[in-house]
Amino acid sequence: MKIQIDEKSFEGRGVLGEIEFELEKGSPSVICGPSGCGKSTLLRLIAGLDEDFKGEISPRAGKVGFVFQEPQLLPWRSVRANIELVCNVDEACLIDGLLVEVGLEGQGDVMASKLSLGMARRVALARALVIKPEILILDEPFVSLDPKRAESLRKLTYNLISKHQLKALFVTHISQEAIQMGHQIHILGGQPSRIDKTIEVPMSADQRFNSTFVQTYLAENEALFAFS
Ligand SMILES: Nc1ncnc2c1ncn2[C@@H]1O[C@H](COP(=O)(O)OP(=O)(O)OP(=O)(O)O)[C@@H](O)[C@H]1O
Repeated sequence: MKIQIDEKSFEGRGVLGEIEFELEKGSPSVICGPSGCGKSTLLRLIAGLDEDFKGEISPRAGKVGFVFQEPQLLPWRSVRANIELVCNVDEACLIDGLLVEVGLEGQGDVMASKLSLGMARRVALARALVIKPEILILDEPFVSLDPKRAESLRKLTYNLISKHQLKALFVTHISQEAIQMGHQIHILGGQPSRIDKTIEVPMSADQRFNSTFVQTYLAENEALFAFS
């Protein structure tokens, strides 16, 4: 998928300038940048939720799996019923297998109100995957989790993106998270925002989730990650 934004404005105020990059299967991209620089706006354009911009995104995203900052589950419904809300009968057959994949085997009948935040995030991930999305978009999906749970969910998500060869776009403002999740990291800056720089992260999956390796890489490349 080729993303080429020339301009996105709100009420005459330019939020995004020229932004160009490609999304490829199994090679997740990360968008980083300061608060208010237009990250969520960019995601909405790519997801096809906002078509009021100059530029071109091709091919347009068909099915989009979205994982938001909050899991956004209906507390009075079970895990399974929350996932069924977004899928058709054929896709519903995938739910049990997906629950296994996200580490919630046999938890389909648990009420969403009884889930820990970490479990709720896993359900949100399964809900995004059940439709077999052409693109998976994750907007700071692990905020407010403790470091251990966030790490475990990053690893799970990274492995699922690889396994299902998904096109994935991940937003974060945490440099360690960007390094772990992204094969390419696009750092936004300026007004209106443009891609200041793109960092390629040539690490294996094992290296990404080896904290010593990541900390050493971060220390050696501190200047590149000056956005955080
Ligand atoms: N619907 C809208 N109408 C007018 N202005 C908007 C609208 N949506 C976003 N903006 C403005 O566009 C700019 C970018 O917002 P956006 O939410 O995309 O930034 P962000 O980088 O995702 O921020 P954060 O990191 O804080 O979530 C902000 O100045 C915001 O006020």
